[in-house]
Amino acid sequence: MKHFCTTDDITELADWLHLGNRLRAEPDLLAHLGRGKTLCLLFFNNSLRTRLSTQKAAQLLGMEVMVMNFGSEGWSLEYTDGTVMDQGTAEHIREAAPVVAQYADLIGIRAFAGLKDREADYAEMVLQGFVQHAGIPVLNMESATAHPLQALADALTIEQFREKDRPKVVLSWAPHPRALPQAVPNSFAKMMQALPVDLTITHPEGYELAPEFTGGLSPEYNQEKALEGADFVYVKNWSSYSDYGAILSQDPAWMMTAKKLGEAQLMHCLPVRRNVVVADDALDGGRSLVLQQAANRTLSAQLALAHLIQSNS
Ligand SMILES: NCCC[C@H](NC(=O)CCC(=O)O)C(=O)O
Ligand SMILES: NC(=O)OP(=O)(O)O
Repeated sequence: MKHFCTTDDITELADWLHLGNRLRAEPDLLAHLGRGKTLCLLFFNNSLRTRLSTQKAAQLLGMEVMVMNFGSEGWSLEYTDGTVMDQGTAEHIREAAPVVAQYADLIGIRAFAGLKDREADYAEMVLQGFVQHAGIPVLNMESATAHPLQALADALTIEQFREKDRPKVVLSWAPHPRALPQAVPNSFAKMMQALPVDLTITHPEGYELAPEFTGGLSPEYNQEKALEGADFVYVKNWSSYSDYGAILSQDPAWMMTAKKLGEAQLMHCLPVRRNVVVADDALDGGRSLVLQQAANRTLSAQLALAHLIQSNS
């Protein structure tokens, strides 16, 4: 069975990008593909874009959609085998996942990193729990370590707006008041290695991402140097991977501004904290692609759902 868990599940990127462009021009191109199928979306964390764009994508494919805010309304789930469940968890993944699968043909899961236990997060306990026990295809809507729907939308956005055959793309860390997961930068870094771009990653020391996602690319710790000649600047906060989940810096000098951006085009997955992560002048200055990225989320969800339907039929 095929699932959509990481960017590695994008089988032929060039074909997917090509189909994405066709879907942008003709959103109901695959209107009959999902007819008679039901998609159940389970959210263990908040969402705006993922929730609405995935529903919209499913509707464009002719599917029925059920959505549940599992974090606040579902039973708290147990994932470990053999546990005596006399504490906080009320239901085991061994029942919950196959129960959902009886009502749906595909399951979408959003479950962020807990940022306390690196091993559990990087083992993708929640997402893989559903993969293992649901018996139907699973769509990752941002898991502990990966956000492939976002990374695919980002690739579509770079393809759409690049002015050079081989643009320079800079992934630039920015400060944030809360500890955030590495899922978005992990998948973005991985995706950029599959595109004809030159990737530079810049962040303060201690924020190195897991090498399995960066392909061993060394970071440039000097942001100013990293930004020289950039065509696209992707701004994102994340917490430390090595000192797992820690906030090591809140230095406002790392915030992205219109001056630092120069001629480059600005990207961020959203939601973005204005004047902490990105300054108003960069977001409002006419070089921002953040709304186009969000628009491309419908395309990335259509592509992933179409792939799951076709490859599992
Ligand atoms: N899916 C897009 C990003 C989701 C999440 N951001 C957040 O939780 C930010 C919330 C805040 O700003 O409080 C992240 O970084 O992975
Ligand atoms: N970019 C993104 O995934 O947004 P949401 O968290 O609002 O779904």
